[in-house]
Amino acid sequence: MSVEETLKPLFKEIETLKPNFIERLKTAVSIPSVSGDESLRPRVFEMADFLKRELTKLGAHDIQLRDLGIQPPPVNDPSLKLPPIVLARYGDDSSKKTVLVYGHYDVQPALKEDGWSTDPFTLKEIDGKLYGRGSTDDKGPVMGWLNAIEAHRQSGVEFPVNLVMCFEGMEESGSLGLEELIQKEAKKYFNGVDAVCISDNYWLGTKKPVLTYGLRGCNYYQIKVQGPGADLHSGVFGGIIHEPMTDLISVMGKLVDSKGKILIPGVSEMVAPVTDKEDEIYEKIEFDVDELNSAAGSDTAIYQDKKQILMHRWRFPSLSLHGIEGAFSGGGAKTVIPAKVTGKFSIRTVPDMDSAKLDKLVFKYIEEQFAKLKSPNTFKVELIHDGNYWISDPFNENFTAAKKATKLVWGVEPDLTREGGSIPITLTFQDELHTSVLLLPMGMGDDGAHSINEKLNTSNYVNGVKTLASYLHYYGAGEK
Ligand SMILES: C[C@H](N)C(=O)N[C@@H](Cc1c[nH]cn1)C(=O)O
Ligand SMILES: [Zn+2]
Ligand SMILES: [Zn+2]
Repeated sequence: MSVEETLKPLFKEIETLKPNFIERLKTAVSIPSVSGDESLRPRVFEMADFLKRELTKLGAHDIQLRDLGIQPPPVNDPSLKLPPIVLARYGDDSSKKTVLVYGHYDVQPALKEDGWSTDPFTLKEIDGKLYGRGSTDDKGPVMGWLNAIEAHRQSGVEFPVNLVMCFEGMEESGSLGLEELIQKEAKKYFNGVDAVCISDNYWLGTKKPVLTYGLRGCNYYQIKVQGPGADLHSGVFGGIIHEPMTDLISVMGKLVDSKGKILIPGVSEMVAPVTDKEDEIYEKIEFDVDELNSAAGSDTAIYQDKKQILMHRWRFPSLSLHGIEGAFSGGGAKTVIPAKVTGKFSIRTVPDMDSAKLDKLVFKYIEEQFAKLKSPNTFKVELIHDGNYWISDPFNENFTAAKKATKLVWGVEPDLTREGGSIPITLTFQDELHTSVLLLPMGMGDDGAHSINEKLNTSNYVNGVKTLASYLHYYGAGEK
């Protein structure tokens, strides 16, 4: 029987199971597994337990919650435990290929008062869109793999490969501990893996599905400035002491200009030169500035043409200022001088930037800028976490299977894209398991990952399950 014939009853079952799939995602979203908020760490553990329960019900075997010990500094609570890596298998047939799927069960922070229209941790379906933190990043896709298993069990369609699942709870916070686990398990739990598939990014726009063969890396830093022993009255102390916030803002203001140019000397010099051949890549892609503006919810793009936008998202670094811990940020007009402030920023890295060299350049530059202020306040700059960029060859069996799956479900050939975001562990899977890694996204470019009102279209969720399942069938049907 052809793969397409085999998939017919499976697709029918996926449609039937749609309410179950939404219910599964609803429960997942209801657990605020925010890895970056230390006070919510127990909820990240709760999410791992939920996955274990679901996997057990679905007949997965060798389910393990791997303890990663204590989170290394910088951290506020020195005894903070890292959430476990959830490992599981489905199927154990030596005549079949083995596919490892990776996803993350932690999410970005979300507060209703950030501007959400609905409660971020209550999945709400409105006009064919499933709103909730993690719906697209990355609980929807992680549930997608579980849903694919359920659909096979209910329809009686034979599962086409041995599935190895690896779900982590620290992706949004640098994937701490996962690299070591992969190195340790490459020849053990992950032995025999033929290909890796990650569903944790998004289509470029809203019309055309994509397969992704590159990611930027991310080095995340903090600058701490401390002065007075406590927050002070600005009427009593303003103008007569060195204010930590003034120092911090002065230094942060020298990192990047308003056109996105990184001002740290030596950074641009590490970037791989643009080649003539690259032009073809950008020309073929379907995307324009309107899609960028509508995804951003504003008309504030720096570049107006497709090539410049894509190059600056995919192959040039960027520096973003994220926030200041300890600063006054409420409503009203509090007249305070904050005593201790911590500025956060990150640099998205690209080929051929060297992460350790970048750290040195960043530290040196910031130290120089702070020294120029001649401030008696104490200051410290440190790396919170980093993750490598990744680029691969999209012309192999793994990508071919995903191309066929996408064509079958969506009726169109996917574009081949790179991603501006980061999935820190991707390169480690490729290098340690000596396999092809494929990024097969479920959500759209306007899903609002990391933003308010994050959503996943219901049709992307359901068709996403079909795409993931079809990919496994096409890949499994190839020669072993
Ligand atoms: C693309 C992926 N879904 C994602 O959102 N990754 C995060 C990873 C990260 C890196 N540092 C902090 N989080 C991202 O790109 O921001
Ligand atoms: Zn994310
Ligand atoms: Zn993600």
